Amino acid sequence: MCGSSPAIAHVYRGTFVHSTPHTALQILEDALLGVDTEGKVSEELNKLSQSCGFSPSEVIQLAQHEFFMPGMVDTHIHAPQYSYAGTALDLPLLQWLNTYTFPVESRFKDLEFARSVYTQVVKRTLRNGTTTACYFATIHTDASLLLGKITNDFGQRALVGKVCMDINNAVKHYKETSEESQEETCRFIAELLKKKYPLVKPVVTPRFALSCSADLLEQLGAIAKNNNLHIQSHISETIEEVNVVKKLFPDSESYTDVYLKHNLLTDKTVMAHGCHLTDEELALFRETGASLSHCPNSNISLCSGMLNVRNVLNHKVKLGLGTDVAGGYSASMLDAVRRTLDTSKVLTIQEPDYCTLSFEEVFRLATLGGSQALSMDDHTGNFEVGKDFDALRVNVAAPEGPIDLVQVDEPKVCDDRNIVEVYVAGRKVVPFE
Ligand SMILES: O=c1[nH]c(=O)c2nc[nH]c2[nH]1
Ligand SMILES: [Zn+2]
Repeated sequence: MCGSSPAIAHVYRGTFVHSTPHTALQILEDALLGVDTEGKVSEELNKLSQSCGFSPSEVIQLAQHEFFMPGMVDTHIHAPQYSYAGTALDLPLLQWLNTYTFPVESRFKDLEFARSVYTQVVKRTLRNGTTTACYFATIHTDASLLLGKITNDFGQRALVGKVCMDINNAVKHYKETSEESQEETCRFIAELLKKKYPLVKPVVTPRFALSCSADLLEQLGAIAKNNNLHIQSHISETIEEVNVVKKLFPDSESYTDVYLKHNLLTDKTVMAHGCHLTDEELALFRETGASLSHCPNSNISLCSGMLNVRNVLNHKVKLGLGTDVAGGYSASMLDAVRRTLDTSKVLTIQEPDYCTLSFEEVFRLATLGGSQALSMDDHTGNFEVGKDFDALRVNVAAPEGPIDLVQVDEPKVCDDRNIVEVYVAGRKVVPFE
């Protein structure tokens, strides 16, 4: 022990890249970073080496082409849909749900099928550098609890949601009654919390306004409020969906107002997509502290729309990135980074005065932005002292990597193969033990 703070477990020396609220990309070269026995970023090592007498031999030195960056935060991913990721992208959202998604999700009643898919998706996302994931599961409580167990076992930080839906006119066996949905949500929350997994928490999950009766939405809003829980859902992904919501909820002023009226817009709410939100609706997000998950792969793959991220940021609405597997065909957050940049550039092609997002800004959205969107930025998102050490060790020259370094020190776009180690709360979770 050094003073009253926990003892240092590891010290790393090398390049650290992260974001702060004021600087989109900060590069710290030849820096020292300590991780304490509780997995948190410790005080600056300069001070520690003097007062605690660290010997250089205990320092883990990064190689020349390596750096650490914060773990990425996938703010929206459907774990069961990983089973068909990369297929079935030929229909618009509402038909896609009825034709592919609901029949597949209904199979997760089978716990062995669930175990196999959920193990794959957790391992794959961890390998891809997702240290925090906000998961939709299915309507099945026991399989959703199993997803919580698997994320805990592999050491991924996660919000896990048992999906709620009491309306499904296309696949009639894949829905609950309103009472079942409420009771099973309460059972899911109670049982998951009872496990006391340190990094895995429940999230109240109405699928979207078209799958839930007003009564169910209201009850879920109350459950989230009474238990101070996160909430996740979908909003304004396609124009067709927005129009159907308008018809079904004639008393609401907007799609956002539907959720607001049912107490589902809070500072612990994350809504996926939001491609067609109006400025008035964004103002409601800002007022309530609710956030958006930008899912560009899915938005393009299902031809849903293009979110104007610059406008969202100008409205000071919190925003993170999501893979939205399997509307999005890739479970990689680096893919979400690329698609975010691509979408921003398409908007620029359409409107040359558009203020294109920079790579640095998108890096921040994938890390700190995601933590902010999930209201976890008090303990994750960057390398500030006192935060949990959620980190990726990146080797730009990894032998199996997709690029060649022609010039030394040349900054290059990498991919998942360059992520050689992954840490969550100080624990090395990739490579797998
Ligand atoms: O991309 C999406 N994927 C889904 O599973 C879903 N459900 C409602 N709305 C949705 N959008
Ligand atoms: Zn989704």
